[in-house]
Amino acid sequence: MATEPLSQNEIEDRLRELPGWSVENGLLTRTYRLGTHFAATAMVVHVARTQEELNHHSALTLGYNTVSLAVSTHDAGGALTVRDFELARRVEAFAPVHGAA
Ligand SMILES: C[C@H](O)[C@H](O)[C@H]1CNC2=NC(N)=NC(=O)C2=N1
Repeated sequence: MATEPLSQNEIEDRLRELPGWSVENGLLTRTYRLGTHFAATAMVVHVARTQEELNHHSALTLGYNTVSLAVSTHDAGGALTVRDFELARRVEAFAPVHGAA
């Protein structure tokens, strides 16, 4: 998949489609809150499998009942690319299955 850096307008356009996601310190970021620690842990496994499928990996953090992702594209020097937003879209699509908000 392309690794050209997205422009600010392209980033803003894509963020509008991803409520809850934001750019923090240059990283596409989201924290999900789940009902239990175990539900959060199960979601981490699901995210990890998706990241392997996409060959695109976030900094993935498990809290007591939260799952946080922060991602940019290393191959683009840390810029945001379509690969980051594809990961976000995939996770956003299955997050409700885990009861994530
Ligand atoms: C060699 C391997 O395909 C690359 O390093 C992949 C792995 N996962 C990755 N993850 C992220 N976030 N950015 C990358 O550029 C990237 N590249």
